[in-house]
Amino acid sequence: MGMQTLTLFGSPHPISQNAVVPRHAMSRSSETSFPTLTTISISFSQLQDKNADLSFKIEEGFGPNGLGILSVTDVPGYSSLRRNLLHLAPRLANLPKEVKEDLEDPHSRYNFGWSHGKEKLESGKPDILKGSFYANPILDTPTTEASLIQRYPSYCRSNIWPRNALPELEVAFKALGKLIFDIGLMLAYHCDQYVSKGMKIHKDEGLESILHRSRCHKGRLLYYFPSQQGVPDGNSLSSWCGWHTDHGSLTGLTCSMFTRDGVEIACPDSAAGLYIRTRNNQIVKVVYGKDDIAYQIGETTEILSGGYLCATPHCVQAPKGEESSGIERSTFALFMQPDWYVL
Ligand SMILES: O=C(O)CCC(=O)C(=O)O
Ligand SMILES: [Fe+2]
Repeated sequence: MGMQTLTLFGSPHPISQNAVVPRHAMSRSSETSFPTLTTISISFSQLQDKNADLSFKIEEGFGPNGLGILSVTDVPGYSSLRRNLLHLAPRLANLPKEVKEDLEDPHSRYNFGWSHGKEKLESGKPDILKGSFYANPILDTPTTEASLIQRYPSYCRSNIWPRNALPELEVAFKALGKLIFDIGLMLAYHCDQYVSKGMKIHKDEGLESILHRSRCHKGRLLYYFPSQQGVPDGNSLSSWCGWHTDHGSLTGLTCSMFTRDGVEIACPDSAAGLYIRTRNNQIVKVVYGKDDIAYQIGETTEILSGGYLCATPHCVQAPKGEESSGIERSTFALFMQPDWYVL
C-alpha cells in the first residue's frame, strides 16, 4: 500500500522516523535488545460514548504511524472470563490423545476443534510447539446450506465441543469470545468515525457493519507446550509463533498467561512474548495490562480502509534460559472477519 503518499485529514502524512518512540512507558529489558512499548489504550467508558472523538487514539494505535495494536482497559467482567478460559487451555491440551482426536475436524482443515501439528512453522516443519482449539463463539452452526458448507468448510462447518471431557470449555469460550466481539464492535464504530474523516464509507461497508453481519468469526484458544531447552529455532525471535499478519478484519487478543504444571506464574524471561514489526521495519516488544483486551488490525481492514487502518506483522518469542524450562503459555485470539460472501 502506498502509505508514504497517504493523506490524512487533507494534509500529507509521511511516515515518521520516530514512529516507535513511545508516549507511554519505554524500557529496555535486560533480556532483549528490542525496545518494549506499551500499547495505546482506550478505556471502556470512552469507547462506550458514541459522541466521544477517539480519532486521535485510533490514529495513534492503528494509523500509518501506529503499531497496529491498541488495548481496551476496564471492561466490566472481562478479568474473570479471561482467567476462566485460559486456565482450561492446559487442561484441554493434557486430555488423553483419543479424546483430542475426537475433537479434530480434518474436513475444515482443522479450522474447527483441536489442531496440533497440522500447521507449518516458518521452517516448513509441522508446528508441534502449540495446540489450538478453534470455534465460532457466536454461532454453533453458521449455516445449514450444504453448498456453502462444502465451499467454505473452514468457516461454515459446526463447532465441536468436548461436552463430556471438559464441559466448562464451551461456556467459558463462548462467554469470553462474545465479550471480546462486543467490545470489538464498539471499537469498530470509532474506527469508522476516524476513517470517515478521510474517505467516504458507503452504507454497510464500514468495519462495524461488516463485523456485525458476519457469521465467520473464529476464536482460537492457544496453548504453547512447555518450553524445552534446545528446541529447534529456540533462539529465534519467532520461536513460538512465526512472523505473520492476521488476514481478517480485527483480532481481539487476551494478555497471555504463563503457567507451570497448570499453576500461574510470572514469566521468568521478560523477553518472551509478542513482538511487532513497525512500518519503518523496527522490531518492538509490545506489552499491555493483564486485564486489557488488545486489538490488532488484519489485512482485510487495511485494504478496505484504503490504508487508514494498518495491519501489523507479529510473532511470539518463547522464554529462554534454565528457569524457563517447563513453562507453558495460554492465550485466546478472536479473529473477526467478513462474511463468506465478502471473502
Ligand atoms: O500467541 C499470541 O500471542 C499471538 C497468536 C497470534 O498471533 C495468532 O494466533 O494469530
Ligand atoms: Fe496473529
